[in-house]
Amino acid sequence: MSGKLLSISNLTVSFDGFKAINNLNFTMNEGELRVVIGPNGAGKTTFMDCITGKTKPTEGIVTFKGKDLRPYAEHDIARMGIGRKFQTPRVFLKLTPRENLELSCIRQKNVFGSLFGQTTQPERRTVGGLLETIGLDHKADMPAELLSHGEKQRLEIGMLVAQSPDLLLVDEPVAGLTDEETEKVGDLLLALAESHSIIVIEHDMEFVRQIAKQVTVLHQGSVLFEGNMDQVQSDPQVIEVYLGKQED
Ligand SMILES: Nc1ncnc2c1ncn2[C@@H]1O[C@H](COP(=O)(O)OP(=O)(O)OP(=O)(O)O)[C@@H](O)[C@H]1O
Repeated sequence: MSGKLLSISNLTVSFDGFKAINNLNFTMNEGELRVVIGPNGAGKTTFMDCITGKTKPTEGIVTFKGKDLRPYAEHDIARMGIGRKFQTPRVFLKLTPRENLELSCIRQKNVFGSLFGQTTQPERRTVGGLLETIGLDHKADMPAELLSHGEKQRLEIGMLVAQSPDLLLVDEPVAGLTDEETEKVGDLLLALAESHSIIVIEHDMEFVRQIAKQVTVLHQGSVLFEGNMDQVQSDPQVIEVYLGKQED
């Protein structure tokens, strides 16, 4: 056992001969918040798809908590404790934030509860705590369709946390958000990182600077560079393939 939460060795994904992921190696410790950046087409989404089992590697191994994920389907991997938040929020708009969170808690704990629509007292407390954590306690009982885009993003992050995954995968959480909303999502992820392992894919460098400790830079399907924010920002290769273009 490596002792790593996630370990990826020699991962290659070919689409009709084109290598979207090319001999990629990556490891992550439990409790880490890792930000993955890279230019368009670098392979970031495919990288996440391989972790969740949506895409199967052409070559290489993804190991989660010491277990080789190759034989498992996407839903098995979700059950093992890998939760994913996609770029666009997928909350139930007619339900309130409280109801959305209750549903996520129930789904996690017990199928019958959701059939009969009942929440138990401890679950209510969890939902109350989550509403505070995501900063929506004052909007807990209004229809989610009335929330701003940023509030919906925070609600969906809360719904993901309600399912108690061991690893949270968060794909571009601040795309299309205002600066103020972006900062709030950043604060939320930093708060969650105190008790969760999280991988965030993001393009917004202001946001990456706010949350990042360890950054992995992907380029052409491989890891180009790994380091802290200062190291990433001063690496000539990263500037050449990614940061330089961003400044333009
Ligand atoms: N199903 C597929 N079939 C063929 N090519 C694919 C497929 N999925 C991804 N690709 C290609 O693989 C490369 C990596 O794509 P991917 O979406 O993983 O990159 P990305 O870093 O997430 O990009 P972006 O920042 O634009 O979202 C791209 O060139 C893309 O066109």
